[in-house]
Amino acid sequence: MIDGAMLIGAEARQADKRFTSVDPSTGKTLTPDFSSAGPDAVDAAAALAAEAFPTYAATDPETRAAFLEAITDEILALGDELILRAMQESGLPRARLEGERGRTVGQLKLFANVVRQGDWLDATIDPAMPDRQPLPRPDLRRMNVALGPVAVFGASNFPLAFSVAGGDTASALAAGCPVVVKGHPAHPGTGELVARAIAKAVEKAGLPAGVFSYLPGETNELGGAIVRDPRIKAVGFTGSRGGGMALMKIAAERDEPIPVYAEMSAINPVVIMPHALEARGAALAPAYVQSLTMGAGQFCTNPGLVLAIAGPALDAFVEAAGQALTESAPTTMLTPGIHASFEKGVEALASHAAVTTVARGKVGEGVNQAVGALFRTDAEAFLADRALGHEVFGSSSIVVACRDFAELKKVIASLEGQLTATLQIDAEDEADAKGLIPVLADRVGRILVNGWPTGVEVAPAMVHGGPFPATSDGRTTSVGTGAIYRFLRPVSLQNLPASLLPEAVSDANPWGIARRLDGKREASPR
Ligand SMILES: NC(=O)C1=CN([C@@H]2O[C@H](COP(=O)(O)OP(=O)(O)OC[C@H]3O[C@@H](n4cnc5c(N)ncnc54)[C@H](OP(=O)(O)O)[C@@H]3O)[C@@H](O)[C@H]2O)C=CC1
Ligand SMILES: O=C(O)CCC(=O)C(=O)O
Repeated sequence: MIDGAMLIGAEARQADKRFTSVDPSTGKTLTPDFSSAGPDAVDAAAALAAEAFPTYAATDPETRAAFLEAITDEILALGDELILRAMQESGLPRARLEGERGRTVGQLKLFANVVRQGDWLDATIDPAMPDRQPLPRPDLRRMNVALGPVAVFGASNFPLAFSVAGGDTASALAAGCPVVVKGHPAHPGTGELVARAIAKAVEKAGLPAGVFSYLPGETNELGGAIVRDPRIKAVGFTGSRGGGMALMKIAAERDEPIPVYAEMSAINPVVIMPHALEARGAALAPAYVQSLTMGAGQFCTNPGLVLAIAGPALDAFVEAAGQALTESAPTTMLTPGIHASFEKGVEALASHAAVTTVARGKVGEGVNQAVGALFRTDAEAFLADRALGHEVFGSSSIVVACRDFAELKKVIASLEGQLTATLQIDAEDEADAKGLIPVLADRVGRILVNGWPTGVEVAPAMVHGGPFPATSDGRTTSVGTGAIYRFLRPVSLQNLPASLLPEAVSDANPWGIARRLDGKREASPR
């Protein structure tokens, strides 16, 4: 049921102030209208989260894992109502949203297994050495503990997998942190359905209601108030650079500053190495255009920049890519605002004196349609104007022709931090590519070879992060099991008697987790 409520723990409340959502494919307002959460709601949700924190953080792995799995059951029980509402609110097609629901549920299940397995606790025991000379060593035991209530900002471009029950929520809950979600105003009905599913799972698991709250709204004030609240101890965010930076500033200016894990903008360079370009440049073009235009290009992993050495092979690639893009269909974008900023970004490139428009996609009839755009410039112009390297969120990409390999390296070194870098290589390119790996690793969170950057695998070895401004903190990831560490901190326990030791580091090891004993990894009891 969608009735426009916010959820303060288990309680569904209506706010007087309301907002509506729009079907981006028609521009028409959808029903019902939604609560726009105000300061009272923020206060109540944060108070409940703080109250729930000690109990929730102390849950044993099995209880917490079963809770994460219960959320998946409740999301799946929403059935087609969830998919239909998400289609209406986002303009995304059914297959994409069904896939996203699968990813959402898969992520929660993956974190349930992570919680059970226990490596995230990083339990480490350095037994006492009473006879050590010249000084005895104390008994030291270290483990990770949850940070406290976490604010999660749902992303517009993944209404399921990066939103109310998305990766940030799953990893924070797995870490033992209650979550207060700031719902994205682009998909409030979808958000409410998922929020109600999580609240049901909280109740069924017998957990304190404050483990999860959902605050929908369409004002910067709401997001700011959540981050300012002293009971919130960390923030997960996916969205614009402006939004992420604003929240980082608020978090840094609190009496108690807190970490903000913001995933913001990227243009994801693709380097086509000379032999690959020569041998199969034209053949690469359709796959590149597919990655560029998929989902109207509304991925932070979108390939927005192609680098290669100028010459006939690059010309052939650009021509083939232009041809493929010309045939690409217009696609509905997520919101009128995102569409407007896409058009503005494309217009700025199209009117730039040093940039050539190679091709545009097919023009559509409806509203908020993304028409793909492919541009070309040279390295000198790209290096001279940093604006050419700014993200245009949507299916827009620029090919930069470099004089030689040295200039190509210079362009890479000039780039801001990125989520990904892609290398297209043939065997003969490997020697040169090897020299590029450290240069790229300095700039990006993930390097991939002979693939395309869109489509992030949710796996233990995944890094969906990267140096600023790709993210606010390049030491971590927002996708994959590593995401849990954003919401943990280590605590060392010195000379505690057995009766005071938490299970994770007690001699009996009742949770059966793998630990490090006296500097050595213990065999996993599982
Ligand atoms: N890196 C990525 O993956 C993504 C990047 N984007 C980029 O963001 C642009 C806009 O998309 P959108 O999804 O609306 O992203 P925004 O960053 O504008 O908004 C995301 C969330 O952050 C909140 N927010 C934004 N600015 C502030 C602020 N100053 N203070 C407090 N809260 C804030 C919004 O709340 P409210 O609206 O209520 O103020 C919303 O809930 C796109 O055109 C694209 O450039 C978008 C999606 C993903
Ligand atoms: O490509 C993906 O699967 C994820 C991309 C992403 O994180 C984003 O667009 O926000």
